[in-house]
Amino acid sequence: MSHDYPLIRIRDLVNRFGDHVVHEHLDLDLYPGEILGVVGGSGSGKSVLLRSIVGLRRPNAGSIEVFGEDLQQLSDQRRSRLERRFGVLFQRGALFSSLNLQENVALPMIEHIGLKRSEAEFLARVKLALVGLPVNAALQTPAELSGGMIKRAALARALALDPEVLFLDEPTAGLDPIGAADFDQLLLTLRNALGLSVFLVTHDLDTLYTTCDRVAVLSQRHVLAADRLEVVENVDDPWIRDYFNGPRARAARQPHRPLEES
Ligand SMILES: Nc1ncnc2c1ncn2[C@@H]1O[C@H](COP(=O)(O)OP(=O)(O)OP(=O)(O)O)[C@@H](O)[C@H]1O
Repeated sequence: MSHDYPLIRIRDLVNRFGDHVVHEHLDLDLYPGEILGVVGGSGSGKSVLLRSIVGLRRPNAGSIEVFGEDLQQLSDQRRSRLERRFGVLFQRGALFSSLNLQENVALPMIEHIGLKRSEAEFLARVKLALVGLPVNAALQTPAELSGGMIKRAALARALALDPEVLFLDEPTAGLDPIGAADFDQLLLTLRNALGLSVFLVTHDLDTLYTTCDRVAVLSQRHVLAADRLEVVENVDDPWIRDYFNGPRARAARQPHRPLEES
């Protein structure tokens, strides 16, 4: 995997808010077909990093190369074409509460590729089935659904434009352990079936051990380590030691190996 050219290549990234430097000398790659877990303490800049890559925040310095092109050098039009190859699932506020699920998922297809409403809603129902929602969920609104179903619907919307790279910001936050485990399995299935590459911000150790090919640790304003879990676990750093060798990590490590084939 690491022999391929990265789909996303970040070099010397700087993000700051006033005097508060969030990222400095940050380098990171996302390779085709991998699920990259991004972890770090609260406030270490995981969401700011995600937002910088998907074009919601302009970094203060450094380069973000996406599909071989430097985002900072592109015209707005060219950049938004590239960004259409991304699917993003945000932690909060992913769906419009006044629209039913098929309308929610159809919306990006109508807005971005100009599909007719009937075509878009047909494809939306296909996406909703893809993420494992029952047929009758298409006509329900988010308020009528469980947390796990809402996450799946939000994932269907992130998949609306057939993205090549999926960005997930804490997708299992707020789910019970069974719902979270189901979501992890869905993510693996979709990655394998659709050939997606996934940038996954998570605090969930079970998700990390079940789904991720590599893990990047954000600490001290940069990526401290980015490698396979068994390598990162053994990096000599206080945060990494606490995170990967605490009781929760030990519990998460046990039941999941071996991983599903990729
Ligand atoms: N729009 C903003 N204005 C000012 N400061 C911001 C802004 N967005 C983020 N920050 C700051 O940047 C830092 C990194 O925030 P970020 O949300 O990326 O952290 P995180 O690693 O995702 O944290 P968590 O795990 O708690 O979600 C925090 O100190 C935050 O307060």
